[in-house]
Amino acid sequence: MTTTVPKVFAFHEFLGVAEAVADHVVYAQNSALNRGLKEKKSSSTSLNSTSGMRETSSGGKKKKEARFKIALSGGSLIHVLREGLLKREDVQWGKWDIYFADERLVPFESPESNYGLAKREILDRIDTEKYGRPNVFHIDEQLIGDPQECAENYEKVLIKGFAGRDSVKLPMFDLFLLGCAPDGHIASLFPNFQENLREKLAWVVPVENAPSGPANRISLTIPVICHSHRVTFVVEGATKAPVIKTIMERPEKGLPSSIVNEGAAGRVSWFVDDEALRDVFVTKKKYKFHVDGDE
Ligand SMILES: O=C(O)[C@H](O)[C@@H](O)[C@H](O)[C@H](O)COP(=O)(O)O
Repeated sequence: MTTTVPKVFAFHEFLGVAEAVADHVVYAQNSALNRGLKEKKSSSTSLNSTSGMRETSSGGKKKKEARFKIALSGGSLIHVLREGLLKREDVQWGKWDIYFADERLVPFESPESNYGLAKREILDRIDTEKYGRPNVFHIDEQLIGDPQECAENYEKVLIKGFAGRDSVKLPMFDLFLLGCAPDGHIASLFPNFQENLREKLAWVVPVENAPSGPANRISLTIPVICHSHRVTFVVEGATKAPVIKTIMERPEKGLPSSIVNEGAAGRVSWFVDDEALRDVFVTKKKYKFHVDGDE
């Protein structure tokens, strides 16, 4: 039996999953902003297109500003983030560029919309006077009737945000947050949707006939996810125990979550509660702020 144990299983004697995830996110935010500052010092002329830098102008001079680029999935993750992040004082919301790992092609006001959920649960509740307002990059709601066009359009949004595709093979998110469904799908990349799972060139793919939830979706692709500085899974509850066992013990089954767990090895963290880990034998480590070997 092969066992793939990721770098970190996050546990803490005192912190709940929401608090531990929030610590991790803030750690990722701070490292990204520090990295951005260092890059700013070392390169005053050329824009490093994969980094979290944005150009702003003041008094005719262009200034580069460090940004934290994060991708959010939908589902329970959003509630975990709401619980963990909104009460913190050290989230620099005004420096965040928020993208979506995937989107269900429904109106934003639908309870099924990932952006809609994030907006209602988190974005509308940020004290923007105090913390600033994040940049939020969602799909074009006008295009929900056409998955292909919607995917192409969202790819253009990413290209713009990551400073052009010519110079950048892949965007590099500072943090890519994923949930994992009982069937092993992540973002909107489903098991057996081989074409999407094998996609090498596109950053965003259309998804039609999804086996659960809204049928039409778009999703960022495996190469984009795996290129991120950090990839973090948040998985809770007994319904996830079988899939966690499969991911950890049967990577050869090739679930989308396993592909990412392997593909981003060394940069992957898992925040999993006891119920979801019920069937897996792991040496539980106490919660750490960052993956081993990280800065
Ligand atoms: O739009 C989606 O379907 C989500 O992005 C999806 O990938 C989600 O993360 C998982 O289905 C887990 O969802 P739960 O955490 O709610 O089980």
